[in-house]
Amino acid sequence: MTKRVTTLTLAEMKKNNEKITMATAYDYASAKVVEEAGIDMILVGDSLGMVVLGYENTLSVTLDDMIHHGKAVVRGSNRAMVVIDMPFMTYQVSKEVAVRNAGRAIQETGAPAVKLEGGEDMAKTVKKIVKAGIPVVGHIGLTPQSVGQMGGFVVQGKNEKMAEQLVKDALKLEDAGACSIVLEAIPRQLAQLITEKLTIPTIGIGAGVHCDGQVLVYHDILGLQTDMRPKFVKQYGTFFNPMVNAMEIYGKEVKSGAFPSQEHTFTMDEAIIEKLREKF
Ligand SMILES: Nc1nc(=O)c2c([nH]1)NC[C@@H]1CN(c3ccc(C(=O)N[C@@H](CCC(=O)O)C(=O)O)cc3)CN21
Ligand SMILES: CC(C)C(=O)C(=O)O
Ligand SMILES: [Mg+2]
Repeated sequence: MTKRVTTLTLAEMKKNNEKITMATAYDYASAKVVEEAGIDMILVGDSLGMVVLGYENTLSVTLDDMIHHGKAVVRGSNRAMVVIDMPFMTYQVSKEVAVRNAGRAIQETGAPAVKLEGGEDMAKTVKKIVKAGIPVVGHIGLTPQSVGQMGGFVVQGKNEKMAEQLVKDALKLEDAGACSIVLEAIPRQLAQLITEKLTIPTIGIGAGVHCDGQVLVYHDILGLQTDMRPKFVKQYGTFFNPMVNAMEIYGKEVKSGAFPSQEHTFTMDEAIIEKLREKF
């Protein structure tokens, strides 16, 4: 039994300049892959809605969806710290509702931590959830649940005003007790500044090499089917085509009768089957 990664491990890793690895997973099988690879943290991302459920954005994902998939990921993980994304409209309405829903997410999945999108505006909510005993990961920069306001999935924080706000957002989240912050799609220089100013670890996705850790979507790492391929994605495998090929050969073998051959079947005493033939 290896020791679980915890919020303390993350703080330790930042102190020791050891990079934190994180990948998303959405079910038992994908969690096993991430876990076997020794990745430190597994994010049950609400990107689930897009890469697994086929929605156009993440807004349709419900807390019940996250809990259903989160439970499967927890069953498939062992050492990695599992973080559950709070979906759209489960934490924005009030701090009370946010605490209640964060509580459901960890109580019903067995994961230790939640992640939610927003900076300064969400700091008080983060504080309340942390006060209830639940570790919270922040998420600023490109926040996909605000896709309507951002006018698409576009890089954030390029001008002085927006960049300054993002630094403030990060500091407010740290003050509120967040254990880590995801920085998504912001200039690498800004991510470096934020990472230097914070004592808690930053985890980047499209935010450059100076973050304390990195996160990518499971399907992007492996080269599985997705409708989006953000600029920041590096594919470490190209598994979609080989999967289609295997499926195609299976289909052809069934059509031709080449599958199943005897080795993939069961047999019985011929005398019994003869008796049955006579009877019917
Ligand atoms: N497969 C996948 N990977 C992700 O990282 C991801 C998702 N899906 N879905 C949820 C969010 C959405 N994300 C995205 C999606 C697209 C871009 C993207 O394509 N950005 C463009 C710029 C777009 C523009 O300028 O209009 C880019 O060049 O990176 C970025 C982040 C990140 N998340
Ligand atoms: C891309 C990461 C940070 C995320 O929030 C998700 O997968 O939902
Ligand atoms: Mg998300």
